[in-house]
Amino acid sequence: MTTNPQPKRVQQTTLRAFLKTHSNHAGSLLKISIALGTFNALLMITSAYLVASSIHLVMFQQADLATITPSLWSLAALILARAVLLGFSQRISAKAALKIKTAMRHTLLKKLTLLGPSYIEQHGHGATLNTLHNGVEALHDYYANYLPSVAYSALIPLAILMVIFPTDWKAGLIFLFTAPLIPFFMILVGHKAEQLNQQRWQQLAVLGNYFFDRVQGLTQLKLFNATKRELKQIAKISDDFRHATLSVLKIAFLSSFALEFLATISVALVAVIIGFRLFFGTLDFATGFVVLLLAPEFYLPLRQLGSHYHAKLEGISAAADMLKILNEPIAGDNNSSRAGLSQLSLERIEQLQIDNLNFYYPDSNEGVKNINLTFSGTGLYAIIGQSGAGKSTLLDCLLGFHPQVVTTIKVDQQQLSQSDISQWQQHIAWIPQQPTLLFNTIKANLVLAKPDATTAQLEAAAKQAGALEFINALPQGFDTHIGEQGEGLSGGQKQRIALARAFLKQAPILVLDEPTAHLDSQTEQLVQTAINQYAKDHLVVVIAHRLNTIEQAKQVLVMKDGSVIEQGDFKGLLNQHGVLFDLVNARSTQND
Ligand SMILES: Nc1ncnc2c1ncn2[C@@H]1O[C@H](COP(=O)(O)OP(=O)(O)OP(=O)(O)O)[C@@H](O)[C@H]1O
Repeated sequence: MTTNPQPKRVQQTTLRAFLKTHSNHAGSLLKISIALGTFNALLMITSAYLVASSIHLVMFQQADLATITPSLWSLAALILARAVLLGFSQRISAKAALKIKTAMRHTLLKKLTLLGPSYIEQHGHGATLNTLHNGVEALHDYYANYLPSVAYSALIPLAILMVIFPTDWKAGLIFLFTAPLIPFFMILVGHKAEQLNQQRWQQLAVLGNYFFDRVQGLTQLKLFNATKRELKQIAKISDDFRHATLSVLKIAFLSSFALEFLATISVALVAVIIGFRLFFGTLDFATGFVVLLLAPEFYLPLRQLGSHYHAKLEGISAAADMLKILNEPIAGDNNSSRAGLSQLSLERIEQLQIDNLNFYYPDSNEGVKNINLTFSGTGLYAIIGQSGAGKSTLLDCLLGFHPQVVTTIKVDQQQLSQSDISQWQQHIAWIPQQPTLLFNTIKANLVLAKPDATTAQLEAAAKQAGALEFINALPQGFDTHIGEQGEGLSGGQKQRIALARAFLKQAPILVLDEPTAHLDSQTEQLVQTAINQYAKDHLVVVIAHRLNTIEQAKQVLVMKDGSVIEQGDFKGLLNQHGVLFDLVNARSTQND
C-alpha cells in the first residue's frame, strides 16, 4: 500500500468544470434556491424604501400613526415573507447539495468497483475512505453556500445599483467603484490559499492511511509493545496536519479580516459622503437614508462570498482526489460494447477458461504468467503451491479484481469484458482467507448473498456449513448482533458463517481460500463434506493447504513463481514424483 501521492496539481479549470458538471445533478434545485434568495433581496430593497419613506413622513411631514400604518403593515409582511424565503432558499440549497453528494458517492463507488480492490490497496484504504467521506462532505458547503453566494454576489449588488442609480447616481458611483475591491482581494489571496489547502488535504490523506493501518493492527502493535512508538509517529503526522491546517486558517482569518475591513471602510465612506451631502442640503433625507440602509446590504453578498471562499478551496482540493479516481483508466477494456453476460445462467455454467493470463503488480515483476486453464462446470479444483507462488493473485484475476486482465476469461465460450465484471461477480461466491462480516445480525450478514432468502433456506445453508448448531445456541439465534469483523465469534464460527453465506448464494462457481483453517477436525469433516456435495453440481475452486482437500480434488493445479507448473488428478501427479510430491512430503513431515 502506498500513501496516496496526490496528482500533479490538477488544472484548476478542470476541477472547476468538474464541480460545475456535477452541480447538474441538482441544477434546478440550485436555480430555485438562488431565485428565492434573489427575490428575498428584492424584498429587502423594497423594505429599505418603505422604512426610509415612513421615517421621512414622520420626521419631516409630521405624519401621524394612521398615515403610516399601511406602510408598517406592509413592512411587517415583507419581514415575514423574507424570513420564509430565506428559510426555503437555505433548505433547498442544502437539499441540492445532498443530492449532488449522493450522486457523487454513487459515481465514485461505481468507479472504485470497476477499478477493483487492488486500486484501493495501492492508494490506501484510509485515503480512499477520506475521499469518499470527508471529500464528498467537503462539497456540501461548496454547493449549499459557495455556489449560491457567487450568484448573489453578482445579482444582489446589480439589483441595488439598478435602483440606486435613478435615486442617487453619485452614491451609485461610489458603490460601483468600491465593489470590485473585495473580489479583487479574494483573487489576490486565492492562489496561495488554494495551494495551502491542497497541501492540507494531502496531509489528511496521509493521516487517514496511517490511522486506518494502525487501528487495524492494534492487537499486533500491543503484542509487540509498539504502541508507544506508533503513538509518537501518529503525533508527528498529526502535527504536520495541524501545521497545514493552521497555515490555511491563518490565511483564511487574514483574508476574512481584510474583506470585512474593506467592506466596513466602503460603507463608512458612503455614510460620510451621505452625511456631508445631507449637512450641506444637497440631498433629501429619504434618499440619503435609503442609500445608508442599502449600503451594508450592497456589500453583504460580497462579504459572504469571501467567507464562503474557504468552502470553495476545500471543494476544489476534495475534487482533485475525486477526479483522480474518476480519471483512472481501466486498462485494456477494448471490448465494452459487447452484448454482456445476460444470457449466462446464474445457476450453472458448462465451462470456464483462462487464456494466456499474464498479470503483474504495478512497478513489480511479481504476479502470474502464462496461465492457460480450463475448468468444467462441476467438480473441485485445488490450487496448491508455496507461499508467494501466485495462488491468491490467480483467484483475484478470476474474480475480476484486476479488471485489465478480465478479457482473458471465457465463460461458456463468451469472453468477458470489463463492463461484465459486476455481472460476472454475481456468478461467483467467494470466501477469502479473512471473510468480511458486518456489524449487524447474523441473519443480515447471511442475506447479503440472497436478500429474498426464506428462513428455511437460511437454516439449510447454515446447516450445510456446520453453523446451524452454534447459531441456534446463541441467545437470539439468527438475530444475534455480531460486532465489526465478526467480533464476538471465534475464527471457525466466522468462517462457517461466511461459508453458509456462500452456500446461500447458490452461485455456479464457489471460490475459497483455505476454507477449513480454524476448524476443529469434526467441523472440518462436516464442511469438507458440504463442499464436496456442492462441487457435485457446481464448480468449486479452492486454495488448498490441507492434504484432505487436495486428495478429494478432481484436478490439482500446482503453482510456482506465478505459473501453473503441474496439473492433473492427485494420484497421477503424486506418481510423477514432481513438485506436488515434494509439497505433500514436506507437509507430511511437518505434521509428524
Ligand atoms: N499488492 C501487491 N503488490 C505487489 N506484489 C504483490 C502484491 N500482492 C502480492 N504480491 C506478490 O505477488 C506474488 C504472489 O502473491 P500471492 O499472494 O498471489 O501468493 P500466494 O501463493 O497466494 O501466497 P500465500 O499462500 O502466502 O497467500 C508474491 O511474490 C507477492 O509478494
